[in-house]
Amino acid sequence: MATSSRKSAFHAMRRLLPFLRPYRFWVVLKLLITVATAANDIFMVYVINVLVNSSLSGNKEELLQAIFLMAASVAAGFVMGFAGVYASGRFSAYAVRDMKHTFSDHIDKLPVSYTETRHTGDFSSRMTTGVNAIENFLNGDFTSILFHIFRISVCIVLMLVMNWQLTLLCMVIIALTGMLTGFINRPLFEYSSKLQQSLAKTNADVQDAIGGIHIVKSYGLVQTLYRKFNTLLEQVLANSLAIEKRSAALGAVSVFVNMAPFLLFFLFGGYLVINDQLSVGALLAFAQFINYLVSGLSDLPNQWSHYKTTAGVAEHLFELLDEKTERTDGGKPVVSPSAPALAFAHVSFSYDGRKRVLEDVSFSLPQGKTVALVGSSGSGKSTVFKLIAGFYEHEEGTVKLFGESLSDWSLTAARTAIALVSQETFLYPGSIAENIACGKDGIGMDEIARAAKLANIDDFIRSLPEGYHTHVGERGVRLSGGQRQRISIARAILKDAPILLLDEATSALDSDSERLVQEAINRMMKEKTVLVVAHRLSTVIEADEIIVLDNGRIVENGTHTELLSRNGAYKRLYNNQFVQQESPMERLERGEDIRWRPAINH
Ligand SMILES: Nc1ncnc2c1ncn2[C@@H]1O[C@H](COP(=O)(O)OP(=O)(O)OP(=O)(O)O)[C@@H](O)[C@H]1O
Repeated sequence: MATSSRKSAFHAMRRLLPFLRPYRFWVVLKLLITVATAANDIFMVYVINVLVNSSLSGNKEELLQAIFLMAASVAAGFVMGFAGVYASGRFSAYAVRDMKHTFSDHIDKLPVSYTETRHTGDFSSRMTTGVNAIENFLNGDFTSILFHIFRISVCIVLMLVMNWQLTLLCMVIIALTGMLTGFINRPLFEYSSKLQQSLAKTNADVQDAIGGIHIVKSYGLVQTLYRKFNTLLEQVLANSLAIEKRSAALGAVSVFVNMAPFLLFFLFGGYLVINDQLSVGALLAFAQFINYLVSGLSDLPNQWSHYKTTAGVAEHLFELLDEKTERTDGGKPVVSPSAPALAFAHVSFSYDGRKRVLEDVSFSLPQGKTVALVGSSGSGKSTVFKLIAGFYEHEEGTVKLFGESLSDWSLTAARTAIALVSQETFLYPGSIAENIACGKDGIGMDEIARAAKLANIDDFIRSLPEGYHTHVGERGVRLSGGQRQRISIARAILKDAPILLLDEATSALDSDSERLVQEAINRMMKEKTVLVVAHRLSTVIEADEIIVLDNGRIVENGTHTELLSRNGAYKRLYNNQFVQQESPMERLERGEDIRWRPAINH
């Protein structure tokens, strides 16, 4: 078990190497400096030894030499300190930058099937906490472990050479005091991990409460949450107090633990000096070696645990790089002008490989026509869109774009042929103009404004103080649902893809906003081939064909009038869903008599 965890920690760390390779000069420099710094520390001890002995014996020449060597050692330590920090700072910053590039590039290429099933927090925590932990490790503990191991080893060898009995005595004392500290420390770890857990819980609760502040306020949940929060705070307080009590005890004990080796050492060492078995300089050098040993041995477990934690974090992070990316094969086939823009033939699909959410679906969408997909919630309408956009691969049957199988298209080419307008409007941090251009190169402001005009949003944008350069997003302008929708419609208009995949909004907008959005959609639909998930009666009535999905199967298809006359699934949907959503104005426009008549009992 232990071997396998060591192996996996080693394996995870090995995966950092490719990121360090381009900066190997700085890595090697840092390693050399680390060893040289440890050697310099030991050299300094030697110099102190000479300094003390020469002062006591009155050897001026040796004393001056020792002072000169000490100054040289201090100067070397100064230069190495600077160069070491600079070197590790440099390679860790560059390696982390490259790592972030690699990860974000890989995340971009991951299939939607992967990202849809993961919490967004998972990606961000891997990219922030994970990468930061690696950066800290590279910047610090990476070489500290080497430093201590090297310095401790040399110290022990020199101590054994100087006086092996005194060395053994020191080792036994250090081992005993180490065990004592560990014994006192252990419960402290437990309390501090409990404290971390309760703190994490309070943070999560606060985040949840703030995230859902509208619901919290409107349902009067404040008092309930307040009580829960208070209980958590009491737990945090209890754990903090327990830690403080232990820390106070540990502080007192640590004075003894730190002094004990020296007391016993000087007792025995002094005896050796009196009996001329050890020089005073050697005694002081010994004391300094013990100091190095104690500080190294107390630091190493921490650094080792940082190493293991970082290895765990790195493992978790690198798992992302092992995930298969979207396919990159296929090209841009030469399309036939007469072929249907889109055709499904006997397509079946399941998300989990067991339950089919589409079953033997076949339909065709001729160029320039509009097909409406209707069906109850969960019937598979959005899944059809996801297959067309190549977010998921269908299991059976064929999907063709302009007569060519989707698998012969590269995903980029297929997605260029499609403009997707979904209910979820995604605006990224940037200006309104950037959001409309949506990464399209070489787009002039006049084209952006033309698309915005068609989308009924130009006037609103111009009324903003910074117009098209207004920033949207976290710290940008707040936009209403309708305004966001119209910006995403402008984006689709500018994209000018031959096929429009439109998921009509179900959420109600106020009537003005609704009219503006609807006008924009109608303009966009003109002269395009449209597959629309329809929620509005006017859309289904005007569609060239309506496809009714039920539990992933096509149960009916035809025009509005044909389907109504069949008295089947569409008729039921029509009565339950579409008619209810219509406003009185729309019903009047359709010529329906909506005057209220008193009920007459015959
Ligand atoms: N990522 C997913 N993983 C697993 N199952 C999914 C996933 N997305 C959708 N489903 C399931 O597939 C079925 C069809 O879902 P889909 O979203 O296509 O329905 P829909 O007709 O668009 O529904 P709505 O009108 O509510 O948007 C549902 O049973 C749904 O639970």
